[in-house]
Amino acid sequence: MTRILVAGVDTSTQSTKVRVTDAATGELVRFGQAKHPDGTSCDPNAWWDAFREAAAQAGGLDDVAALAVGGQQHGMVLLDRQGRVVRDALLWNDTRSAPDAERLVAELGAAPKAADGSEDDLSDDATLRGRQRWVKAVGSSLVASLTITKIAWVAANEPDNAARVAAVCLPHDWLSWRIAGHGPVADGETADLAALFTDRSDASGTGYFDSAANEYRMDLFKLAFGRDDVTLPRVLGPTETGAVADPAIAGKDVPGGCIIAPGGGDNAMASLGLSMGVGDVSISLGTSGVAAAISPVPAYDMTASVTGFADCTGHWLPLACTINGSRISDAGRAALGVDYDELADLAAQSVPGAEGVTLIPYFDGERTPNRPDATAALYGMTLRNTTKANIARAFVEGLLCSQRDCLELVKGLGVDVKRILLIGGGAKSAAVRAYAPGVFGMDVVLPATDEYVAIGAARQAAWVLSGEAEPPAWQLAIDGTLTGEPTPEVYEQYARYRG
Ligand SMILES: Nc1ncnc2c1ncn2[C@@H]1O[C@H](COP(=O)(O)OP(=O)(O)O)[C@@H](O)[C@H]1O
Ligand SMILES: O=C(CO)[C@@H](O)[C@H](O)COP(=O)(O)O
Repeated sequence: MTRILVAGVDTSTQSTKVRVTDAATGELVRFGQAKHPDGTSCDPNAWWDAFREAAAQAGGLDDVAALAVGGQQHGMVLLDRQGRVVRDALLWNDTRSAPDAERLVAELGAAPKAADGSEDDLSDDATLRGRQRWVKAVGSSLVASLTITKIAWVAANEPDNAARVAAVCLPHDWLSWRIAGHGPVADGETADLAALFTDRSDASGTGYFDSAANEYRMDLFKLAFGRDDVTLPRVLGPTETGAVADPAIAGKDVPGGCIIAPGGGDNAMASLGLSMGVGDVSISLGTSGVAAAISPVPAYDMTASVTGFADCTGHWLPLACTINGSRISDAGRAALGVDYDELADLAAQSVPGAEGVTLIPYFDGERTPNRPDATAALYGMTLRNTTKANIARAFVEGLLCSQRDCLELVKGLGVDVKRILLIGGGAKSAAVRAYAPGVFGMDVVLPATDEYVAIGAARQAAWVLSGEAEPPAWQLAIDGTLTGEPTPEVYEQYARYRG
């Protein structure tokens, strides 16, 4: 029997990955990866070039029957009527719109609580009340990461660009649209913006989509952008087909061509790739650090710290996310002039708590906690304890403790954590593996090193292709379970300095 191939595409912050996969088993068949430019804003055309390069490295997509794109969430892609990008996309880790987030929070908080009792669960404090009203409206309070704050920033700071905007979409929507053969057209012509599509998981990270009602909140979009006469992508259900790929890009050798599935936000795609269920929490150490759990019901965190995103199966994916993820280790390596293994060797020469040296790792500002203007700091250094070993250990512990913060926030929603699954590029680090169970205070399951966003995208593609009610049952390969004595003193020391 000829095997059917599907492809999972992950257009993440640092690179695009293409995983050609056996639709029946999920087995890796071919793989390609190409880097993106560094920075917190990016010309989307760089993602297109990276996709083409990664697909070529993966041996091309001519024999692929379905594909889906998972992507970094929240990135604001603005298109004009000709389908040209209006300005560089502002990415999820760009914090320039922090004041716009606060302004939008204040706008919803200004009105007192409703007199009819329907808002008795809201705070008397206007700022917290504003955050809570956003949570009730779209599942999440606003921080600079969310798309709605970025369109507000453009409206306030770049009126000429804002006036040209005919459509707003996200990285995965835009790449899917390009793969379907759409793109910029000549002056005088109009691009097919109505062909843009997205899914619930990525739409739920915009700040203008209500994933419980499955509808855009155009009133909130207008509040931020000043107008609502723009095209937003159609929001597809988990198994709807978005388009058929341009045969020049994928599916040339497949009867009927290559189907493009809805795709989704990278965290939702990873949860599908890991076949997560209720009780599982993924901790992903990519550019971002993310603790995410599956919820069968919408999650509304009235403390406004956990974002209540949707997943890509029809459920929800409450998650807490840091702007500073695995790059904390990269910064440590650069400062100490060592590679990954040497960083781990140095850290192993230290002890839990690094003899008092603590890194609060908010290098690029932070969103969990919401400190967009923060920078990183090393605390507790004395002439005695300032050694390379302690600094290496403090970098690894700072990364893990920031993720423990996320884990605690997710637990605070009532999630009963039965299993932690550690993924992302940072999960390859021997030091992270060594100290994660101690800092998290429980065993950590280590799925086999692989690209789980791309696997989730491939699984969704196989699901749509199959026409079945459930996604294909692919076996999750596990490398092992990390164990270690809990080291609560490490997190306590971190929490003291974090404040
Ligand atoms: N061999 C390795 N050991 C430890 N960390 C690694 C290794 N390779 C990559 N990383 C980490 O993985 C990160 C990228 O992770 P990835 O999940 O690919 O990010 P993203 O999805 O955001 O593009 C890098 O910033 C780096 O810290
Ligand atoms: O902003 C979020 C989630 O809310 C991030 O998780 C982005 O989706 C980027 O993901 P990576 O590139 O780090 O995987």
